[in-house]
Amino acid sequence: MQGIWTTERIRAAEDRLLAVTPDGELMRRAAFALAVHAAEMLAEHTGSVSGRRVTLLVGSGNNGGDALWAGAFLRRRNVAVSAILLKPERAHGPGLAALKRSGGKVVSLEDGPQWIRRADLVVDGIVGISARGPLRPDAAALLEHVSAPVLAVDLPSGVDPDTGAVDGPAVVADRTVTFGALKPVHALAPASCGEVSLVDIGLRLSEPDLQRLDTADVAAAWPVPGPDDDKYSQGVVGVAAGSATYPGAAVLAAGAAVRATSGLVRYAGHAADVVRGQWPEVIATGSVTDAGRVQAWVVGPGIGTGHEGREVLRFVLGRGVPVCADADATTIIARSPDVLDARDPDTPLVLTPHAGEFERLMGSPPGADRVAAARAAARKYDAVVLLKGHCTVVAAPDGRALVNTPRGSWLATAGSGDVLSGLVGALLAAGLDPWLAAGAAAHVHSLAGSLAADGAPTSASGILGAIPDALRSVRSLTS
Ligand SMILES: NC(=O)C1=CN([C@@H]2O[C@H](COP(=O)(O)OP(=O)(O)OC[C@H]3O[C@@H](n4cnc5c(N)ncnc54)[C@H](O)[C@@H]3O)[C@@H](O)[C@H]2O)[C@@H](O)CC1
Ligand SMILES: Nc1ncnc2c1ncn2[C@@H]1O[C@H](COP(=O)(O)OP(=O)(O)O)[C@@H](O)[C@H]1O
Ligand SMILES: [K+]
Repeated sequence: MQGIWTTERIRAAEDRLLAVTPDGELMRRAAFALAVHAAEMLAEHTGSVSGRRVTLLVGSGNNGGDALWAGAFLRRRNVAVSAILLKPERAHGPGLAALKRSGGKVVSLEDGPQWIRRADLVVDGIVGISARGPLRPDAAALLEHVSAPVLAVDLPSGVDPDTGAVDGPAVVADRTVTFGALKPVHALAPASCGEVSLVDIGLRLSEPDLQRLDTADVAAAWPVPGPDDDKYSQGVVGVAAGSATYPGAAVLAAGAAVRATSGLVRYAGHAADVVRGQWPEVIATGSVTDAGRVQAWVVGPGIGTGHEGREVLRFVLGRGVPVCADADATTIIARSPDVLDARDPDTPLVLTPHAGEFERLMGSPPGADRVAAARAAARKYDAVVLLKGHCTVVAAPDGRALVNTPRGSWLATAGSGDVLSGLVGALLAAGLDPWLAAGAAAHVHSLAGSLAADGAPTSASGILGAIPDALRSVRSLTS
């Protein structure tokens, strides 16, 4: 697991470390690493370092100090460094002195645009973890002249460090070099951060506020049959999805469950013939009441929100097995919360709303702080809540939260959510902790999406087809 900490926790840890570290030492550690990355980017983009031009955008705090010190280090490699000070009177004193000593040039705000336009690399040291709100107009105006690659110091300025929300002008970086620990922005705003590199400056932190599964976690969690396994021991998942008019959701959710594990998949609903035709290995019946025993249910995609859908949901909630309630099932729960009375409170429930379904469940949209929103919904429904979107947030009622950072946005295609619910259901049936099941499913879903797309639009069927490749890729680390 990768740990992610809020800026409040990071600041407290920095204060503890600063108290036992010689003056300026932490900033020099940070700035040296920054200079190494800057040189690497120059070499990548221009083929050389010496003689290239770097322009620093320098704000009034330590973030600007990092940039100024990094500029001084770059001067040692004969880089032409210019610094635009947004608040000259409040620029970091020792950093500014170091840059000047090294032969770096300080340019006025008025002359800034021409230096930015001529730069081979722009370093964003406008604001770091003390940022509040979007960029101020003077900084925003400078950004309009940037065409060179951008290296963000700690985080892209203008993006909220604790939520990743962008609410106005903000830096879009090609690379972000961060210090001490990952902050929420790095997991929640991948398009603003670019590639993120974490530099160890000696910070010590306890339990993280937010987590991200890495490939090894997913590989370790994903069920793999052993010599003593059979189709039942791998987990039997029931899929209550689709309708005669809309059988697609059933085919996609059942298919994802088939591909996820080597357990058994049962289907119950009006699309039984179509599902059987597509997936002969699925045992399909017309109704949940005669579906047979399962270890988990996926319910909702395409079942409609009327009386019949409500009864199907009530039935599966009363079986005493984990349930993944997706799509129409979340809408039914929002409109008729009494269906949850059928649930044994000790059996796990996973809700998988997109922003619209979330609003129905909670009465207001997720807002800027999607982690807090998912946590609130998890508490309210005593369920694991998987909040869909570009980044998927998974929160448990006990407060655990993880985020899945996607590679691109190809998952935003019709039916993609049905595939995800099939994956979640298969993992629940295999007995995984529901929070981990949802997180691991989101991870493999987004990996399958990027493998299927490979740079061009894909479809839910394409994502489904790429699940085996995604699992092979995840498992290749461990086998
Ligand atoms: N404290 C430490 O030990 C270390 C801190 N480091 C750096 O220090 C940074 C934090 O520095 P500071 O706490 O001095 O603060 P920042 O540099 O993040 O912000 C400084 C000032 O910027 C202004 N500001 C806030 N929001 C703004 C906005 N939206 N637009 C424009 N200006 C805005 C405010 O006046 C704020 O006080 C980290 O992000 C990191 O880059 C690193 O040098 C590593 C060590
Ligand atoms: N911009 C995006 N970038 C990455 N993933 C996205 C984006 N938009 C949606 N997704 C993902 O695509 C899936 C869409 O699911 P859902 O909204 O239920 O669609 P559908 O009902 O068509 O299946 C979710 O897993 C969601 O997290
Ligand atoms: K910054």
